[in-house]
Order: sequence, then C-alpha cells, then structure tokens
Amino acid sequence: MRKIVVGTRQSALALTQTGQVIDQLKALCMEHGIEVEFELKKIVTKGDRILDVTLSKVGGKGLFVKEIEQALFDGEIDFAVHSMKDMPFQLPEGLVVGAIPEREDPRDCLITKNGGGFDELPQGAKLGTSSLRRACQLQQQRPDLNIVSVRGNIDSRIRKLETEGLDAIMLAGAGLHRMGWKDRIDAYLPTELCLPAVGQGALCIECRGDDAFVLGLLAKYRHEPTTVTVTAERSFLGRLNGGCQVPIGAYAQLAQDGQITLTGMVGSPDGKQMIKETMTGTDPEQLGLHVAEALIARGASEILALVVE
Ligand SMILES: NCc1[nH]cc(CCC(=O)O)c1CC(=O)O
Repeated sequence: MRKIVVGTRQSALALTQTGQVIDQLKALCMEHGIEVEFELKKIVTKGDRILDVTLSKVGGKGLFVKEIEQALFDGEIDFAVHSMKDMPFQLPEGLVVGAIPEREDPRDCLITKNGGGFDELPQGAKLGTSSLRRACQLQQQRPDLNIVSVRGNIDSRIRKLETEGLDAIMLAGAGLHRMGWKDRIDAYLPTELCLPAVGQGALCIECRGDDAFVLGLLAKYRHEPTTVTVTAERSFLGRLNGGCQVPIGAYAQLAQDGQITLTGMVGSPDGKQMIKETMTGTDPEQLGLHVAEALIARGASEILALVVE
C-alpha cells in the first residue's frame, strides 16, 4: 500500500486543518477504491520560531513555507497543507498547487471585551492586530481606534485580549471555525467593510510537480469555484508584487453564469489612503490583472512603496 506523508506546521490551527484534509482525502480514497495510508509530519518553520517581531520586518509570508518546501524537495513529505493566505505568489520551480479545496468563511471577525460588534467599540478602543490590511481598513472607518500589534498563534492572540488589556482582537473567521471556536466570535466584518487577505479562508495543497500519483489523487479533491476565485485574487496580488505583508486585500465571487466579480484594495496602514476597484470578468487571471492595473493607474504602487520602504 502506498504511504503518503503529509507535512504541516505544528500550530494548533495547522494541525487541525491538516487533520481535516487527511480525513476528507481518506473518504475520497474509499469512494474511489484507492488504497493509501497517510502519515502526518510536523515541521517547525522560521515564522513559528520568531513570534516577537512584526512579520513584515523579518521577511513576510515566505517564513511559514520555506522549510516545508525543502521537505518536499528532499522527499521527506509528499504534500503539504498551507493556509492559502500565507503562500507567496510564486512557488519554487518543481513545486505546484496540487489542489485548492473548498473555502471556509473568508471574513475577518472581532472578539471583543464587551461582547459587542464593530459599532460598539468604545472611542479610542485598543484593537489588537498586526495585519496592516486590517489596521488600514478599520482605521479608515474609525481613525480614533488605537491599533496594537499582536502576533502569535490564534490561541495566544485570544489570550492577549485579556493579558494586554485590549478592547478587541481581529482574526480570520476561518481559523476559528476550523478550530471549533465559532462561539467565541462576537462579530463578522462584512467584506464591504474589511476586504479579506488574498486567499483568506482557503487552503493550498502543495506537492511536487512530477508526482503523478499524488497529483492524480489531489485532482479529485479540488474545488472548482474556490480555485477560480482564489486564482483571480492571487493574480491581482502577483501584479501588485504583494509578496510580503502589505495592506492589500481582495475578494472574488463566482456567479452561476460563470461571471467572476473581484474587488481589490490597497491602502496605507493608518487608513488615510485607501483605493478600491471592483470589476467583473470570466477569466480569473485576466480579471486579477485588470483590477490591479486599475489600482496602479490610481497610485497603488506609490502607496505600497511607502509601506515597504
Ligand atoms: N496570518 C496567519 C493566518 N494564516 C491563516 C489563518 C487562518 C485563516 C485562513 O485560513 O485564512 C491565520 C490566522 C488569522 O489571520 O487570523
């Protein structure tokens, strides 16, 4: 029987979502009469070791995936489960996205001290997030908010609500849903108020480009609407060169008739500058490029250049 070794980070969320992927793949194998055994391998990444520095200062997104990709190259693992939003735009030569499974809720949400929603945050409220994208969009609505940087895994961030005396923290709903912590969420932020990160709520199954067995299995697991919408969002990100952690958001939806609607935003961390565009099309890659180019025509590159410095 063929054994497939699955690589993952060792955070509670990573282990939970990888376990869920393996369970779904096992069911799929049963259905198709494919005999496979799965083994989980935990990998400690640089992003997990450096938790006390703002991500953008230590090298951005790639931090969570490099060691895992090395394990793929070395044949120590056969595929890896990542959060799509942690994936850099370009994969290294030889590795591919084997499948994008069905997306969880893409929205950001609030866990608040007083149990209220966004409108109930007190004047000058201390809001914990280290995402420049979240800071930008909430400060644009509420310049009085006092943004406090909090990093760490979602469990430690929730603890910081109390230990750091915050009024609220902002997290991706998807992570909390997957952990079974839905009841901790006090409010969902509509995507019109806070555009999610590119790929938020989606997973990325990465494997070797020449592993026909794994590719064949993963092809059965792919979710078409999620693949289309996330492809549009990532095409947008790629055109803006948004490889590291920058205030960029995007969200695409696919209608019954095949029309994709993509909204993209670029802003400054203080929310004083923010530009947004929405367009519709049928080719996800082209649509992503068009929305990015519309924002570039309105000064997106200049806004982003100030952040990266
Ligand atoms: N940046 C960390 C990260 N990467 C993926 C998720 C979970 C949500 C998802 O899968 O998109 C989170 C936590 C968060 O942003 O709250």
